[in-house]
Amino acid sequence: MTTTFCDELWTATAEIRAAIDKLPFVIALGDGTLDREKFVYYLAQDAHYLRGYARALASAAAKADRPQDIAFFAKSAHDAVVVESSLHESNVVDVDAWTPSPTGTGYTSYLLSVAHTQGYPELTAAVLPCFWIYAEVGRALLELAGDLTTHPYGDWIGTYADEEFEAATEHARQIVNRLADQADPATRARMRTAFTTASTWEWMFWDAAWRMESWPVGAAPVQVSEPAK
Ligand SMILES: Cc1ncc(C[n+]2csc(CCO)c2C)c(N)n1
Repeated sequence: MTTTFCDELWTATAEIRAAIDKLPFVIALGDGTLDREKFVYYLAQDAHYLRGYARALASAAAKADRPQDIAFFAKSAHDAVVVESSLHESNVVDVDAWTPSPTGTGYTSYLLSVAHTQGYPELTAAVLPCFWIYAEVGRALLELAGDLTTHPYGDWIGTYADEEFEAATEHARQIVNRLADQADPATRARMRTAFTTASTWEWMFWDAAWRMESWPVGAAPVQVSEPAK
């Protein structure tokens, strides 16, 4: 079997992915011992993140070189916003009452900087860990969780261990593999950097939720997900 570019990316991020599996937030989410307060913080931060992520996906749709990729990224942008607003409507958390965290702001700012300053191949590599790492974490959590109907965070775990979600992840990988095959070595190197950097932000995002990270007193929060009026 030939090794694909995505196989190479997966191997290159083995260490950071193993570290994600060992994070206290991820373990406590899986075994159901996570404090509600930390979960609510995470949901609110994730809703803000999803707005920025949806903008990055919409930018990938704008840069795409094939109609089917335009549709894939535009649909993914749509789905990210639908998940965001379902969190809103479920009333579990008042998203707008929360300030986007330093780490959430950093992650979305990074994705939007790739969108703004790099090409379509690099941007697809930057948005891929969000799909792929969540599909993997979702699978691991499902094993840890047991019966989802009685698990305190069963609904959330069910969302990401979903088959449709797995199919979207496979689609995103195929796009990245095709673009890497067509790319020159310098572009492939930037794709690798984008993928490993975004994977590291995924680690940082869970870690920030465990710490309920906030801005230093007096610092002005930066709201990247809300453009200037
Ligand atoms: C920090 C963070 N990273 C990844 C996801 C997962 N995720 C969000 S949108 C989407 C697919 C497109 O709709 C996926 C897989 C998340 N929720 N939060």
